Amino acid sequence: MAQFWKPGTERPPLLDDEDGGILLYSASSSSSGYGYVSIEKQRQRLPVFKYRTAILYLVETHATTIVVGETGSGKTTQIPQFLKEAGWADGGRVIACTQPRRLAVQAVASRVAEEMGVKLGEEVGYTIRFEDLTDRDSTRIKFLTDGVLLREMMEDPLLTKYSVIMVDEAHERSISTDVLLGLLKKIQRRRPELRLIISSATIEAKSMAAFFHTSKKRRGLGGEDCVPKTEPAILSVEGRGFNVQIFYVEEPVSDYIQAAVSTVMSIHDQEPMGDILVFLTGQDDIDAAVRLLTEEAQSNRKSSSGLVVLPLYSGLSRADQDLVFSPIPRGKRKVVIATNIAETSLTLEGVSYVVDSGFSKQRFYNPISDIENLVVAPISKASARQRAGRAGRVRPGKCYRLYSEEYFVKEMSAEGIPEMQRSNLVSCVIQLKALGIDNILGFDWPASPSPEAMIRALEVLYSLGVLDDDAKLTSPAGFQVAEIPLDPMVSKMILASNQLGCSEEIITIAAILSIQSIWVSVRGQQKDLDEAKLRFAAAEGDHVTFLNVYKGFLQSGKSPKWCNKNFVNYQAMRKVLEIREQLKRIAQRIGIVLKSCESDMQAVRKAVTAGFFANACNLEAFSHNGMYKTIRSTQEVYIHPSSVLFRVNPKWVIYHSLVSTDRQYMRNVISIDPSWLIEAAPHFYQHHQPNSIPH
Ligand SMILES: Nc1ncnc2c1ncn2[C@@H]1O[C@H](COP(=O)(O)OP(=O)(O)OP(=O)(O)O)[C@@H](O)[C@H]1O
Repeated sequence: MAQFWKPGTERPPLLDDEDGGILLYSASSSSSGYGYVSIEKQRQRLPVFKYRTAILYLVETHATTIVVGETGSGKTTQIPQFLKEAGWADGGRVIACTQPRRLAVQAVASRVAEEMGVKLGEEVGYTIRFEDLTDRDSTRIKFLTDGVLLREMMEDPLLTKYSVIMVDEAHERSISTDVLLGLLKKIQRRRPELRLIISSATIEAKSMAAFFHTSKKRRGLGGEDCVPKTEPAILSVEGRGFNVQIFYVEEPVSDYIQAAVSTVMSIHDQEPMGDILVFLTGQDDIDAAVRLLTEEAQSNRKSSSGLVVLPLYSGLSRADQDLVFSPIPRGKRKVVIATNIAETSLTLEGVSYVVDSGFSKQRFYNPISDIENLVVAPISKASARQRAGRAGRVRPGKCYRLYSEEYFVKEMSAEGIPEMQRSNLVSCVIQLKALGIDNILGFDWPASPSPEAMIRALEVLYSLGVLDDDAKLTSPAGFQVAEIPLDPMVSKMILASNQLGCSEEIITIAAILSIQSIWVSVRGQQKDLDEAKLRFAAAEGDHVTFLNVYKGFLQSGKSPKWCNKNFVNYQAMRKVLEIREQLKRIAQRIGIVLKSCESDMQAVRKAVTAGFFANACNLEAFSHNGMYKTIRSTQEVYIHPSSVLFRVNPKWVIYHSLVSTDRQYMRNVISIDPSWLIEAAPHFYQHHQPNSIPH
């Protein structure tokens, strides 16, 4: 490893770790052999502790406080507790702290409950999509995703029960965070007593302060005495957790999965005990790395026998995700291979080493072609620092970056592009509409989306029958679609299944489509996987194939063995069952009758068309290489080799999503009859290509 790695000079240690890791930790019980002396002592040594009085003073006197601090300085876990201790949750009020990711919400809430010595779900609780662990009467500190807080606004537009709302990890600039910030700014004008804290490791504090600085007169609900200063305060928390030593590769690596696996093996061979967290991009990469490490373990028993390798991505069931927090046998080393869901706010106690591939999967949307791609793209410096920050949280750590220092310094961008500016805005627009924001184009955003993207979103929602001619939500369809916390195209498909009598099947399809893949991805075993897929393949396409897999899984008694034999990802299927149950409950709540169409797959295909007509494509006449053109923008697209329709090339298809590599590939494809398009969306198709679809 010594020749391969070059120590980096990104930053000197800020906080001395002379007593950390040695005095505080004794070799006793926890997952990696460290046990803590006292939680209270740990709290007091966090950098943010010294700023307690300053934070409380600023929150008292300013409507908005922006807290900037290094990762691990204690912002997320401590500030809500300071506020509670200072009385901000008295009189039945609640302190909210939002996170962009579900996993972080759960993890941070459990930690804070533990620190306060209370049962999770009582004084400290959390809410994420489909799961509410709070108590209406007793919860005083509530962690939730920013998306859930937006949904709460539908019932209580001024969020009256909250005294302070802390928007954490604002630097991530997820769409929901940006929408939330815009709406909170509006709410502040009506509720001067509401306090906001915007917290982040790397946020551009000044531009955020400028966004919240408003000279407009507030129309308060409370008395004049509670009017705080409108100019936001900025507080910089100096200091961070333990030192993290950074290493870079000397030469760029050509295969980051292989490089990550070799780095893990080298750490395991040469470094003292401590768990390893590896950042890759998605389920495929992660499954491949898990498999490679398992193979290594088999071929080289001595060096890798002490490894416990665990994947971590959003498509895993809750129980499988929880494994990364569970203790492992003494003397073993945990290796967690994760997407960027582990990038912020998460403390995996035993982790001392981070391996950063330098990539993540990101959405990119082109409003001109109206095409959104999920692509593997380089991360920003802000993300790289967050990743490194996952080591050094409870003891000093090391971070191995699979890119050169020169690349980090000279080429890596400082911050990522806000998701708002690189995404399809359909979900965001419907949410604003549901909140009664009529003038979407004039909405005050922290980072403005392109007007083209907005107009495209309005157009799609109009064609889905969700908005009327005045761009207001239609009744009941628009309100029902807004009620389902999924992409409006999926929600529309579910609504249509009610009339078509196939809601059971469509809910299964929606659950499967909401995870990345139900197949096990295997390097070098592609042929076996293809053969396994053929056992379930349906001539209609991937959606119907999914139904066959789901049926087989149920008939096997949900057997892991059956999954293994058929190259089906058992963990993914467990997640499908979980999501399916949740979707069933929501569907019933909005009046959908659960009904199976048995073998009538035409009903299923029509329901898919009702939601996804905008993704229809036509095979080019005389095309020898399977080239399709999208109807709405005549883009060249091809069926992805993973689809059961690859090389079958039906004349008309609808895809679920596009991936971009050397070409634009359609993933999850179903064949349709073009006349259904006109039935499903007459306005849309008349507008787009009046002559290309046979009537
Ligand atoms: N589950 C946990 N187990 C052990 N220690 C924890 C746990 N959660 C937090 N901590 C300790 O509290 C510290 C501060 O965590 P916190 O999440 O509040 O930091 P932060 O400033 O919000 O950083 P980030 O933005 O990186 O999450 C961690 O570095 C760690 O020392």
